[in-house]
Amino acid sequence: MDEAGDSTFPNWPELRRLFTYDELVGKVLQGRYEVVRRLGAGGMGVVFLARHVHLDKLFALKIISARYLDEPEIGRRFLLEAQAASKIDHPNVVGITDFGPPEAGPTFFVMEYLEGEDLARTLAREGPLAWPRALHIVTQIARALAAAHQRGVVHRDIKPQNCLRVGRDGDPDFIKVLDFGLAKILSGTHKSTWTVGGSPGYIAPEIYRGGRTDHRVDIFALGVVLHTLLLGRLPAQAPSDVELPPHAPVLHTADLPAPLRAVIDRATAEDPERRHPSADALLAALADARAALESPSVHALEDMPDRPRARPARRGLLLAASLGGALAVAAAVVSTREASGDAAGPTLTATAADPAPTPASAIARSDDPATTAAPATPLSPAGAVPEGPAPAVPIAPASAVAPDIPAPVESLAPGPAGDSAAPTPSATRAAGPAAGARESALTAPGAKDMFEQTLPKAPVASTSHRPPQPLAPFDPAAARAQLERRAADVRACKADSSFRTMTATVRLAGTVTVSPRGKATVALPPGYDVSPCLERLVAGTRFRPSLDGGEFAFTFLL
Ligand SMILES: Nc1ncnc2c1ncn2[C@@H]1O[C@H](COP(=O)(O)OP(=O)(O)OP(=O)(O)O)[C@@H](O)[C@H]1O
Repeated sequence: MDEAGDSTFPNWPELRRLFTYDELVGKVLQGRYEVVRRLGAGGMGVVFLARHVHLDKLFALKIISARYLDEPEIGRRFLLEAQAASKIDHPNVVGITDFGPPEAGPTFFVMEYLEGEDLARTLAREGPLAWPRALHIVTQIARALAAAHQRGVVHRDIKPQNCLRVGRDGDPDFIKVLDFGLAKILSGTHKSTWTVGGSPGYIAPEIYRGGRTDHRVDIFALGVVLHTLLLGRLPAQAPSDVELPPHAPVLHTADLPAPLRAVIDRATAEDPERRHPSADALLAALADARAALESPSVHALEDMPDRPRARPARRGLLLAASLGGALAVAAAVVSTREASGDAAGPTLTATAADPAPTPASAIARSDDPATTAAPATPLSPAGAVPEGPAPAVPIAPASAVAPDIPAPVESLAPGPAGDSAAPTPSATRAAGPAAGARESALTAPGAKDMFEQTLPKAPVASTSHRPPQPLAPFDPAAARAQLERRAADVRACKADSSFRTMTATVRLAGTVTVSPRGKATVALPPGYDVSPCLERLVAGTRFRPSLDGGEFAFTFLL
């Protein structure tokens, strides 16, 4: 049987009209690949799910885009792509198993079929990832690149869309790098002048300049991917430029721990000579960053040369969420202490923009001072806040503050932290119609001082017997105050989490739901290993029974 005959394949003129190749569904290509359905389309081709009729196994089949049918050179490159990728035998690289030569119809190649979600979709769904997860993912991509570069293959289009998360051996974040669509087999000189392709934001500057390029374009792109995974946006994008999921934290470059910033800054250096020289070197840097972040002596690394200096105030890692339309972001952050060493209380700092300078890099960072109109206005003396761990301020025992008794109605008066700060642009984005619903903040240092001013005065305990009180409606202010009193437990959760190495105050916003019987649960942004501890903390807090139960937004300050 002629595998390319009309019985199994539409004729060429017909194909030219079929830009999308939808007619292929149900057809059998080359006598063995039954096209099941279309999976999607990219710049170079259309991807179909196909069943190998002899093996009864599913594959992904990528057919060159119909717009290139008249361009044999592109077809040749397309095959080159398949051949190059098939040489990379690595668990983190999608396997290429077969291809269809152009003389037998439109060029296509066959890949292992992967069920999963690409990183762009994960980011759109979940928002920025916690650093252990981001490092785990980027490390796998770097391994894939190391294997490819060893075989002279440069990907040239590393971006979240080309990295698929597939579950493997219990790891939901096992990565397969797809689409070596712009890869080119390097010549013996390992230099290329092929300058087409790439995705905006991930393209190394030397590609734009049309100069010679090599494997370091992939190092650059992977540095951008790391930034994107950690902050939810490209380095050149401002927080307000991107639509993050409602619960997503809003972070700035300067919020990243120094070891991570160092990796990103080096990988994305404008001059390829200043980048990590190889994927293996990048892997080593990623391992070092992980070790530094996991080490209790991480703070010693804060003097690394590429750490921003001369910050007007220590910025907290701002993790915020908009939940149920309630105000999600209080733009105040708690500075750790003042230069004088006076650790008496927290300092509020307006955070309209990130004030921290970032080391020279190829990328104009949107939250850098160089590209940001107005620096933050410190409410504390500029430059007065040194870097360093937050001083421990003992929190008074609960009995010394207020017992777990619902507050009087007037305690709904605004609290000090959430209300005194000006919202950031991202806060404005995140704030919903119910923005007036107060988001409360649980401070670490100085929490007692801060909250005692507005905590409801507890009714004086009486030993005399009183008739049972009828159930009152749910009082969110009282419930919030109860959680605010558990600051020490919240800090203990931080100490057990990957946030323990961060000296900045981490704000994690969630929604607490309390049942009429006083049992509570909390919904937190996904992906943070501190969440189970906070969930236990909330579940273990006894709230006063009420008529109806209710919910309130709550920000844990870690
Ligand atoms: N091996 C595969 N298994 C399952 N789905 C795949 C596979 N390869 C590609 N896909 C899916 O097919 C769609 C098109 O992929 P393709 O790589 O052609 O496009 P792209 O990466 O979005 O764009 P471009 O090629 O322009 O970078 C995507 O949704 C992708 O996830």
